[in-house]
Amino acid sequence: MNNFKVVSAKLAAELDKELMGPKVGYTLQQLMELAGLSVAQAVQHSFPPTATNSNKHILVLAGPGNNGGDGLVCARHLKLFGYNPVVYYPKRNGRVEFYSQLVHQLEFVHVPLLDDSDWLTYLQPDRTLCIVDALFGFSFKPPLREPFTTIMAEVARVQQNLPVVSVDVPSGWDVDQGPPLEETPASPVLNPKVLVSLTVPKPCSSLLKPNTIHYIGGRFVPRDFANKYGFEPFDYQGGDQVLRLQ
Ligand SMILES: NC(=O)C1=CN([C@@H]2O[C@H](COP(=O)(O)OP(=O)(O)OC[C@H]3O[C@@H](n4cnc5c(N)ncnc54)[C@H](O)[C@@H]3O)[C@@H](O)[C@H]2O)[C@H](O)CC1
Ligand SMILES: [K+]
Repeated sequence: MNNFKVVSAKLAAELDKELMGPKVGYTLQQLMELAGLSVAQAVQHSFPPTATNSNKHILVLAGPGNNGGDGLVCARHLKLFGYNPVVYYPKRNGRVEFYSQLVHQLEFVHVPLLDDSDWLTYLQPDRTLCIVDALFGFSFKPPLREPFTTIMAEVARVQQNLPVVSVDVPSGWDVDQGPPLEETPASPVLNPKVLVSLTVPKPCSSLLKPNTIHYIGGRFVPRDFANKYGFEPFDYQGGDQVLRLQ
């Protein structure tokens, strides 16, 4: 049993809304930048940048919403940390300008954006160090739709040999209830090696497999705000953007 508090999907969405409301005034870009930086740090802690690790690729899978945005930011930081990330971002958000800016920034730091067939060639442990699962976070609603059913099935197929690092919520899991009850071709089940919860763990994190590494990141709330949402601040050390919980 975990000894930290969790926050339901509904409360997590409310918390996010308040952080970006008129009283607090964070912008989504600010939160996403810190979230993506946290995930990059969690990857760095989990897969230290040895010569072998840094030569391999990190496959970042970015979904259509803000979880995907966290992935785009994470990829940029990983590159600046000396890793070799590649990004597959199949359903780009064309409505919000800063998503195009995040893509431009990836081009600026020379992170390749993969096409629909290219990305499959990275699903090999001798080529790729880990997969960053930034497909869906706390707004995922089943049933899964294409192209994500196929993408998740491919990831589920290789996950025993190629570790998955999930951002905020393992994609495809119900934020409150956990993984789909039954694994079918329409609902592949991801079992990440590493989960990076953002701001506060969601209830599904209590259903992680016992050997999963669990980090908290997204270090942006003070004690009184945390308490208002029913949790205690985490004991981050110094300037660290992540804290290992399990
Ligand atoms: N305060 C924080 O902790 C922060 C968290 N951030 C990250 O934002 C996500 C939540 O982002 P949101 O845009 O609300 O939703 P998602 O990315 O989870 O997904 C929405 C996206 O997905 C599509 N979709 C939903 N269900 C399906 C489905 N069954 N099949 C296919 N597509 C689906 C939907 O249409 C949308 O396009 C949170 O988890 C954090 O990772 C922020 O970075 C800010 C700070
Ligand atoms: K995810």
